[in-house]
Amino acid sequence: MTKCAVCGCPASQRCGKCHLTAYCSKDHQKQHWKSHRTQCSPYKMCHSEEMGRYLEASRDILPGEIILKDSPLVLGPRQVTMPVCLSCFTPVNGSYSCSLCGWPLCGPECQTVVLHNPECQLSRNRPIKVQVHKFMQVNQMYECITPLRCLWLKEHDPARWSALSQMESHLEERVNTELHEVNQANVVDFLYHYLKVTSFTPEEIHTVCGIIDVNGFEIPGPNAIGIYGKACLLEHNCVPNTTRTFDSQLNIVIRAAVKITKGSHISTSYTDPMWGTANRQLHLKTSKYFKCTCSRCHDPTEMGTHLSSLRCGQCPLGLMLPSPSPISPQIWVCNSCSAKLDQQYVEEFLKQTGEKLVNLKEGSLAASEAFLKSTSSKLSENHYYRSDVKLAMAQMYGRAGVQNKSDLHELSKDLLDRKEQLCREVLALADVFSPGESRLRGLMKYELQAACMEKFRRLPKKLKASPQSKAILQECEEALKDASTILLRESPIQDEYQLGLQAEAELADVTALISKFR
Ligand SMILES: C[S@@+](CC[C@H](N)C(=O)[O-])C[C@H]1O[C@@H](n2cnc3c(N)ncnc32)[C@H](O)[C@@H]1O
Repeated sequence: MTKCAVCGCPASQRCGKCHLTAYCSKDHQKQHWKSHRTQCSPYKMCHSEEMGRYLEASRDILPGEIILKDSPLVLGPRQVTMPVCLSCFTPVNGSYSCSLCGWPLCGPECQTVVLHNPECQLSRNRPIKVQVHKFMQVNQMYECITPLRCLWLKEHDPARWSALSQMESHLEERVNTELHEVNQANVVDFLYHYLKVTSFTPEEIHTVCGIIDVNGFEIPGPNAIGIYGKACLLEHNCVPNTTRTFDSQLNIVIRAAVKITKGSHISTSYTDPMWGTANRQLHLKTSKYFKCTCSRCHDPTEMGTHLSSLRCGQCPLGLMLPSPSPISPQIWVCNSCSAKLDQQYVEEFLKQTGEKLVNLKEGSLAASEAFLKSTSSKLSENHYYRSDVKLAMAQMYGRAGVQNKSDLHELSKDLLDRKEQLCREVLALADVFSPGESRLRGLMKYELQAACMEKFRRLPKKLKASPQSKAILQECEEALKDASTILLRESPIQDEYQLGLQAEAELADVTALISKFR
């Protein structure tokens, strides 16, 4: 039971800033503010020449602690999307359209949602209503919606417009790029000529397009994009120290993934931490317009994991590493025999291997095992292509109800061992790149304990009471604690949340089994 920080009575309200300290009444919250304010917000905003604004811990922050919870300044469909309802973001087929503007929605109740107001009102300059024809494919008409919702704030919500206008757009770097041309055609020209919206200058429109790309967070589940006034201040790090989730109102929740000591920068990852250095650098350069110089990016071994290394073809144990630096490699050199490979050759080889990966039959464990076998003499054990496949396989082995896959109980001993090994390998990487209470670790912990629990069930009765059995159960209990804590932070509409509920239920069973040893 949550207790009031002042009187200890049951508390139903929390401080709106830190969302941690609870109160039984507004009066007690007010009374407590004087002492609470120094503890409340765990971060402060700072500024640097190189990065602009960023957040720094103003006190030590514990793993799992909420650093900030932020409601969206703007919510909209992703730039590249199939037609979706402009209120709830579910895919639409054209069976219902807004009676005022013509944009497809999923039903009359979505027509009354205020989120839809900006494009609804701004589309009414047209002599006829908006007509959408292509439904089962990406539709470029939707690229204008989120920019329109940003521009709408200029007249209708000056405070939000001001917050948005302070955000980084990198407009100068975007001019003369292909992206700028696409935005000119699909957003600027579309607004002017199709929607007849002429109240914003091309520069204003391009600026909000930049702001969306640089600051927007993709929200899984509803497939939307959100722009958040505080969360956008988080800097990038290739080993982030926070995790992010979205609640059912699509507020963003940023938590500490690990302990963050006072004075440390608070970071998130703008890329997938399981990508190799070249891919992370490319993404950051082309969509966020900066070169990451974190210690991981400078380390040719990627913190000892060799996530991007290739195997040397000239000697049995050597690994080829980028030189002179992973950020701008020119040549790859073996760390054992000094053999060399051209950067161009490496790029072409990785491109071809990447194509093989894309063409892997989705969900085919046999094809995935064959991919791992065929790349074992060319790529390092942990190479990001291989780790990507291992991650998928760790979740596929023993997943019931999916075509051609057996239930955990039906897996042979070898395949059960294989699942466990894959989970441990991926977890070891996640420990380095997504440390602490990250979603990836939560998912892998769940899969690992599932394999270990199945091994426990298969033990002969006489061994079930042995110290080894207890150790297996204790590892499963720890893994289920981690998995349920991490995954239950996801939004209830996410599959991860359902897995979290399952982990929580299974945790009770494992704890009961362990108690029999005492
Ligand atoms: C989402 S914004 C972060 C807030 C931004 N610094 C501001 O002042 O509004 C992303 C931009 O911040 C800068 N940035 C973020 N992380 C960085 C990093 N690790 N190194 C250099 N620049 C970074 C880049 O300019 C990037 O495009």
